Amino acid sequence: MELLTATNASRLGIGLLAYLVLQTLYRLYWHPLRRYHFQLVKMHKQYGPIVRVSPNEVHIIDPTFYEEIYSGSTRRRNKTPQYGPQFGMPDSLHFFSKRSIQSLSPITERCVLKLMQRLQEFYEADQVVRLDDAFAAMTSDVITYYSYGESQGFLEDATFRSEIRTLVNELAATSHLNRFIPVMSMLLRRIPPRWLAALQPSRAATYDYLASIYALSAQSAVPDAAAAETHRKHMKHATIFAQLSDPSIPASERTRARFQDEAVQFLLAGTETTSSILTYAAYILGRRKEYVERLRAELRTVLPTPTSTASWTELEKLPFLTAIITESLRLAPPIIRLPRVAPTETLVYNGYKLPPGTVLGASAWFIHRDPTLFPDGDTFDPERWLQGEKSEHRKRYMVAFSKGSRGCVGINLAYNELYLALAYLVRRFEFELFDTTPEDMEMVAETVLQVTRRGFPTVYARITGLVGE
Ligand code: HEM
Repeated sequence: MELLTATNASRLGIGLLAYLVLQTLYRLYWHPLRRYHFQLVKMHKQYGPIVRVSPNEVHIIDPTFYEEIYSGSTRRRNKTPQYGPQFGMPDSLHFFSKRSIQSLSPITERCVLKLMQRLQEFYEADQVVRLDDAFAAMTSDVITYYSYGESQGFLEDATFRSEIRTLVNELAATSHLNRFIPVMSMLLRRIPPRWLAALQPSRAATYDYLASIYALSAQSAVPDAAAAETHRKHMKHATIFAQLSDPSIPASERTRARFQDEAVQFLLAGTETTSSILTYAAYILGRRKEYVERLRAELRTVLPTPTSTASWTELEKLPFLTAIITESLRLAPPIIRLPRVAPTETLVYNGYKLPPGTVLGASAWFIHRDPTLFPDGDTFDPERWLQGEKSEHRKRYMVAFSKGSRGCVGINLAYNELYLALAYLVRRFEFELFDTTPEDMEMVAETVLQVTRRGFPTVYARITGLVGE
């Protein structure tokens, strides 16, 4: 047999390289799974509740199987490396318990009141406001306060400056790449932001912001127990990072890399999610004046004047407000794809054996539209949540925050923000949508988050009046 010559070997090498580049480009830009969600819709229509989306991944839309995939701490479930750090929150982190968030609620309320003041300024100046930017500024100020002990002034900015939104967008946009090249996610997390800024000067401001967040988080990553204790005592209040640097957490989990990952995770998970639900709810209320009237009448029972304040506990008891929030979470769950792996367990669905290590998924978008639970599932209908036992049964299948050991740690904070912001907005202001149509709100693609034709769900509005008593 003829030996491989040096020339042939280099041709082969070049050919192989070209093949890999072309394959990567194809997968990134033309492969049908780029619009993964829409492909899933088609596949489930054709093949039923379980479909195989890649050699090692299945997607199951049967609501009764959801808790098998996203199960609690006794049955171990891992995230896949493409979707963020592998470790969960330390058990000792009580920061996000309901009681803790209730006691810290004045921080959220301060940011919500600042938002109201800004909306009043838009009203007085007769200016159109981009509500999604305003809500994202609020959630950004809340999460930076909870993380580091001070808000970073996003709400103060004339146009609600948006380093976090841009960063979230950048990171979410790499999610597609990460699916095909899992190591990419880890590499991107380790590249110093100043290198990224040098590579992409037009995005320097975003990477500078990332560097500043890394620096803030690193201040908390003090592996020495005594130093960590001193540091913790000097934090202004029990911030997330002060708790993560608690000496009771093993030093191996208090590394700089861990803190950087958490910093990004909290910014990603804690801002665009809550603000997109507020944006969606405001969009619905902008179109349905009858809902606004009914909600305002209910709000008057705990907010007697437009500038009254109420506690989260009081607001949570209001059925119609709760119905509007729950229905928004049902129809517009912000996070689309959340695979899990059962590392040691074989799961069985409808006779199909799913061996340990299989990547399993069940997107909230499908569960929330299951026709047996939510008839006419594409329609916004708050009445679904006002039907006693029937509604209680449906609530068990609400999975916008996912479930199990790796479900949302920030669920209480999210509800705290949703209740306060929506209640104060509706009690104080009349508003109308501006240049925002149903087509603008439709999902056209997905990264990890929903993407519309205008990028993030975008809602413009005019504050047309202050509500009388
Ligand atoms: C309406 C608002 C929110 C929704 C719908 C939501 C939804 C979710 C979902 C579905 C997950 C699981 C992601 C996965 O499986 O990969 C998750 C995880 C997470 N969320 Fe939220 N979230 C919201 C608000 C927040 C807030 C305000 C915070 C702030 C602290 C937060 C912090 C987190 C964190 C840190 C994780 C990762 C947990 C882990 O990996 O163990 N989320 N969220």
